[in-house]
Amino acid sequence: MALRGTLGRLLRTHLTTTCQTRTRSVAVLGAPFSKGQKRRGVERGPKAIRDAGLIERLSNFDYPVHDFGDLSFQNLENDEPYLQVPSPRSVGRATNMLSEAVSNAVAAGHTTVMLGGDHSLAIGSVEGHARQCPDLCLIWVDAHADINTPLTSPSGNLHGQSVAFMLKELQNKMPELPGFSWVQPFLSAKDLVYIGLRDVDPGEYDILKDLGIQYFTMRDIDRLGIQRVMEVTFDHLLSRKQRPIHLSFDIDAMDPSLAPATGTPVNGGLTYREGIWITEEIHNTGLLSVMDLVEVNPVLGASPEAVEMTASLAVDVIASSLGQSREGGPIAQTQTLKDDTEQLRL
Ligand SMILES: NC(=[NH2+])NCCC[C@H](N)C(=O)O
Ligand SMILES: [Mn+2]
Ligand SMILES: [Mn+2]
Repeated sequence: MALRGTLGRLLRTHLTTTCQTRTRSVAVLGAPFSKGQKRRGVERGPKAIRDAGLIERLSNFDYPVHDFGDLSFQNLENDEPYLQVPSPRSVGRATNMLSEAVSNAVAAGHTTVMLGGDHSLAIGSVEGHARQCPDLCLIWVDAHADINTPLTSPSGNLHGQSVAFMLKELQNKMPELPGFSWVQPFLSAKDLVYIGLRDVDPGEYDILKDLGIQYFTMRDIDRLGIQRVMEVTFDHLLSRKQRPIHLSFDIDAMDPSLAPATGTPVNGGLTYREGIWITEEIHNTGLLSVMDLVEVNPVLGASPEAVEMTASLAVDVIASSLGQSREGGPIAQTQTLKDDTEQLRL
């Protein structure tokens, strides 16, 4: 039902102002956290991405960049596994903190960039975003679907389960995990699109099919081409109405030859140009509101060059999401030069 009266008007004004998505300023938020999986080192991702020149790169853009530094996550003693899931209380606490921080950054009007850390953090960043912008849609770029429940997960790792915490349709398949009482499912399966999948567990495959989730595997990208994949993605998510986009970008979506320093690499990933095409097209919608860049693990690079390559790819992906263009011209003005109809490119 349409909202009427003063409350409805107030709410609509609130949503269109805080969730207006054209970039006016950028907030960068580091989340040095690794307990959603078992390999240490991914908590150093934010530093590696900053060391690769993120803030300098963004300072070329013509809007202000606020670096809010890194959140600090305390160590929890006695965080026993629950249903084979390691560190549930630590992940629950960290994602809750991150949710607050992202929610505040979005409310302050910033286009927000979250630097991980492992992908369990997306539970917090997407939830915090959705608190301000309940009609957001989610584009998940990843080799993995991260939609296991604690009962289907082969590893127990929460970074492979993030999406299951978000989806309303999975509510009755989710056992109550210690540390997660703060989060209620908030996203519908139709508001999510995956790009880049190539390592999907059997239980995940069943969920994707049962819920009719729109997804593009690497095989689909080979068949359709990345340009068509993005057209169908926006058609699926935005054809009814314009709404804020949350981009959750796992660096392992990229081919391991380009992004070797990550915990769960899978061969046959996105090329550099496919990765950049995805982010340019998302920028061109004018609707990007929050993005995550996760799973850069500087400890896992075979050499300093491998780490540097992975981190500077992360910088390129972020810069391109925020308007860095291959076409020349003033950076970050592309979207103001386009009229609304052209922006959606449907
Ligand atoms: N965010 C990631 N890198 N996730 C990898 C998940 C791997 C596997 N599907 C699991 O559940 O454990
Ligand atoms: Mn992944
Ligand atoms: Mn992931």
